[in-house]
Amino acid sequence: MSAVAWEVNFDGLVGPTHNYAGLSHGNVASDKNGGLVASPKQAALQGLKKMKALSELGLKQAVLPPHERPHIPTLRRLGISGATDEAVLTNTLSSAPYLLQGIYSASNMWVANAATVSPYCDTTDGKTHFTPANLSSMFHRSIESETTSTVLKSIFRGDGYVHHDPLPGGVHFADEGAANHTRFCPQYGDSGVEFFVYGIESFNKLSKKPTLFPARQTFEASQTIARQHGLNAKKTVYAQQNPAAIDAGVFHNDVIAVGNRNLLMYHEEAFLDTDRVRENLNKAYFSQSVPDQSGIEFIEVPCDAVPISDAVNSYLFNTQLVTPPGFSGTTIIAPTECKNTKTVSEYLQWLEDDHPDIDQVIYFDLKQSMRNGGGPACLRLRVVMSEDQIRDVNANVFLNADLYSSLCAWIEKHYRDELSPNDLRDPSLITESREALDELTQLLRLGSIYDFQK
Ligand SMILES: NCCC[C@H](NC(=O)CCC(=O)O)C(=O)O
Repeated sequence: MSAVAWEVNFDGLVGPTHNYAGLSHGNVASDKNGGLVASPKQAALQGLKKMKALSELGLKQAVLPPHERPHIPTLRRLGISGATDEAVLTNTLSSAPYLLQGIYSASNMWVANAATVSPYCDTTDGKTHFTPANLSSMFHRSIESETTSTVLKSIFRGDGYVHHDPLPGGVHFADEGAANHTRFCPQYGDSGVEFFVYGIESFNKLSKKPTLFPARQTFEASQTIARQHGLNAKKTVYAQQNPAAIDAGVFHNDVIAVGNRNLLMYHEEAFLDTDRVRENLNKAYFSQSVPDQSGIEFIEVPCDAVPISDAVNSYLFNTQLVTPPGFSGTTIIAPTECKNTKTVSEYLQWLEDDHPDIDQVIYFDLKQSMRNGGGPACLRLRVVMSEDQIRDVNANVFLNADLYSSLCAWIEKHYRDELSPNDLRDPSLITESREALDELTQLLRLGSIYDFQK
């Protein structure tokens, strides 16, 4: 029997340098919106509002801090020197201006890419395992893993947790974290099936691959994580993304499929071999010795109802599926873009009205994040935790009314209303952003997690 456990949503707080730089080739929104003027303040407040609403639904909601940006240590590591950090930035502008946007990116807000987490109920040693994603496919994201590691270690302390290093091995082990990982279980504290979706097998020359855009997750990375987390092979399932979907803008599996407990909602074109995926998942699910006979519920969204382009533009599958206390079924947390896309809003209406598993759909304005290809699910990292584990967290990261108002005041005080690509040339952003983050580490009781604090 499982003890009571919660699925805690840790959401990334949007950092003070949120901007649109068009950095992610193959991410349709990022490609399209590069160069727009962003509002870091709106972005952070929009994210926080979603967190507040979820915590008011009775769910456990926590927050992860943004990373230090601009990241001057990366520039120094790349051989750019200067007597002061401002001078390093000026020297970058003259010698390697192409680095600027990457070291300013607030992309660490999308914590679904921060790490893969296997909770204690799935692992042979009974501990919760974390592997921070190496994010090696994109320069601006590859610089996240070190800070992610530090942050996770500062929050999840003690014997119950194992923190692995980000995977070595470069592109062959390219890993984008929980965005390509889902777990299925009757109750959160039960042993679950862990489902890994990859874009390519990098050691197999015959592996099918997309032709236009990069496949960001490799099978070899997923398999290594399963191995080092000590997962039961019978309850571990792998599936390859449909390469055509990647070419249609599905750069992570969480753009085309989403799961919660024993439910998987996915698009007809998500996987290379859908029948096998369903069969393997059910086989793994039934290999559990838990008294739940209902199996995995599949909601397959057909192309006829929602063309893949509408799914990609609206982020229908980047919704969060949650089960608030007091509800038996699933609540869908969707971005407003879903409401504004006819096929998708009709489909969601049908789910809400007629599907026995879906209780309600709640919409949120997350436009600032969505314009860079990050929906509700991209903004959260799910960690199943026992009540004892939750109680033992020392950091002040669980959202309640007090923390919400402190964070709102902190954002109002430190964040700019607007940030344009050209503003990144302004070295005063270094100090501005460090002052904000320094105050945040005190507010969240995280200790010194940033390079500038060491
Ligand atoms: N899970 C959602 C991730 C979105 C993220 N976008 C970005 O990095 C865009 C940044 C920019 O273009 O400014 C990505 O593609 O990895």
